[in-house]
Amino acid sequence: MTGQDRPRGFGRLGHDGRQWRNNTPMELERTYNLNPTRPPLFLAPTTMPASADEALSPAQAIMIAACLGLVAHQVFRKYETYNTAVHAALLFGPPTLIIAFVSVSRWSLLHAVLVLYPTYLATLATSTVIYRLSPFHPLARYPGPIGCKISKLYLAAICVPGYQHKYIKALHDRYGDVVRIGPNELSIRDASLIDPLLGSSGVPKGPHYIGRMLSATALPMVGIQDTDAHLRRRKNWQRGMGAGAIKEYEQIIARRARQFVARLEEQKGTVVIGTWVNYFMYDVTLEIAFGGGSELLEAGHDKGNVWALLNDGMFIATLFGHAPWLGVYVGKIPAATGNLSILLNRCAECAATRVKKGSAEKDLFYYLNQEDLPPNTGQPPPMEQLVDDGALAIVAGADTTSSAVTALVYCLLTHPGVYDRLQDEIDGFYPPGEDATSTEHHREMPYLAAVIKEVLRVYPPVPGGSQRQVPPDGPVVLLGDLYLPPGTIFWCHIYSTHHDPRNFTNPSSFWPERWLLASADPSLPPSSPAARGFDRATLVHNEAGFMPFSHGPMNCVGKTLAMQEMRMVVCALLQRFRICAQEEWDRGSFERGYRDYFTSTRPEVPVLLEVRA
Ligand code: HEM
Repeated sequence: MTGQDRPRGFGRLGHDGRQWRNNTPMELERTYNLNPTRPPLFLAPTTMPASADEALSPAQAIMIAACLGLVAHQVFRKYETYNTAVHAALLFGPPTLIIAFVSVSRWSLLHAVLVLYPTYLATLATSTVIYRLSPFHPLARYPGPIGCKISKLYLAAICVPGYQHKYIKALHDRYGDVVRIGPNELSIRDASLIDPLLGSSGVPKGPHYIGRMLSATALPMVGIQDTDAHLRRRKNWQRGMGAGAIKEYEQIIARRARQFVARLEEQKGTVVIGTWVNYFMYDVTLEIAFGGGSELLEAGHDKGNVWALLNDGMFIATLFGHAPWLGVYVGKIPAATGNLSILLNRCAECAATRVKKGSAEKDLFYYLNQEDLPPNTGQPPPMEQLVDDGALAIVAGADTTSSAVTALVYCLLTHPGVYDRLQDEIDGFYPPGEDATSTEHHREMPYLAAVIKEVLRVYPPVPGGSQRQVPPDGPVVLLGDLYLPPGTIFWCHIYSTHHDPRNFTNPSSFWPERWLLASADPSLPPSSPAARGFDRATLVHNEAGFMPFSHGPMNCVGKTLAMQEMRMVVCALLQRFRICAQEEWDRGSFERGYRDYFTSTRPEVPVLLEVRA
């Protein structure tokens, strides 16, 4: 009998895949699951629709599964998507199709599943790893640890204890200015590349916010990858963070700074200063952004666990920032994202409440909601956009500035000479009885400016900076030796650049005088011991390598507000108190506790506050 005239399904390939023989009734019954009492699925061979002619040998089936694995790798490589349905189709579709439509001789369904899925997935994974390590990968020219080249999950695991900033700096010290920190990702530590990469003709934002926000669609401004759309959205922010708007917010900051000082005055014994700075910054930020909604200073504790949520949320967000696709998956299961989901929902609630309430005063929302524009000026922003940007205001505004002020207090306590000099400057402009929250003298206070800059340099509140991605469908970026093929993701790493001796003399030392020396400030005589043996000629001071707020048209839009808040609260604090370190305080705990979860953590700084006469 030939294959053509044999009744369908009445013969099977033999052991060697060539010999035909007739089936016995028992075999037929088993093959077609004719006995209705028998559990159907796992005992039935995979021959449902197929004839004997169409049956594959196990070797053929395995070969096809492997080939499809290779094809899937090419598809994944070419088409980046965060659509879970597409991922599922690519990951499980091909072996399912083989099993559903092609019979495999002598295999039960279970057998086929157990062999073909692993074959397909293992080929896909192996091919991906080999390619990523191969000289054919577009980023093969850049050095980096093998684990980083294989998967971004490697760096995600490294960031768990919070020392990602030090790890990346160590990679730069070892490998050079451009290091491969992910299969498709680079870290760059070269001050001369900051402007070309982040400046006005720079590269669009990267995808890490997709993981942080647990969504590829509901993104705040900071995560919008299309540069035109980003800059359009930023216009509302720019009005809300412009000089006129900040003048309005000044009253809020001043009132809250006075409340901050008054509440500290009521405290007895040891005060964990960072915790109170957190309360201050959160209250200020909510009032500026939404016209109010938080009274942590008044409560004197983390009412509603907002800071616990923020800290946990930033930790989880950092992990997903390294693997945005994972964030999108896990984001579909709120229980799995814990405090990050709760945090995002809380922020959304604040924004929604504010929208319902309408504007009583000109807060940031007034601008974000375009209430400052004449009626009928374009479409009002959709509610989701307001909610996403409201969440951004809270996370971006409170966390960063609070980190910076806490680090500043730590630096003053560990550098008494700096503390004294800053105190003198503040006392000169704000003696007792003067309003220390007035911004009138800020321009005349170079030492205050130098101290704040130096804190932001040594302990940047966003140590990694912001991610960028060369558009996958755009041209290669070529800058001297730097070659960035389409789709390349990169960071201009803030911490490494700030701590690079080619940019700053003694980069790890906290030394505000460097800013005065560099600006030829007459208040610092060249022979001053503060100059630590450096004169202007030998000082290394490259301000192009200073970028705590990032750089270019997509940098921190809240920079001016943040500087204003810091100057006001520092003057108010130092005018009223002499801050002393608590005796048992382990000073090294700050260095150990300064961790990088995208924003830096605020290690505890326990102090005693003496009210000044
Ligand atoms: C010391 C305090 C602060 C530091 C160090 C800081 C740092 C940064 C950095 C590094 C970025 C990323 C920029 C980029 O993608 O290139 C950023 C973005 C941003 N920051 Fe800040 N920030 C601070 C305070 C604030 C404050 C007070 C606000 C006010 C709400 C704010 C609002 C924003 C916003 C809205 C963005 C997104 C900008 C955009 O994508 O166009 N930041 N910030």
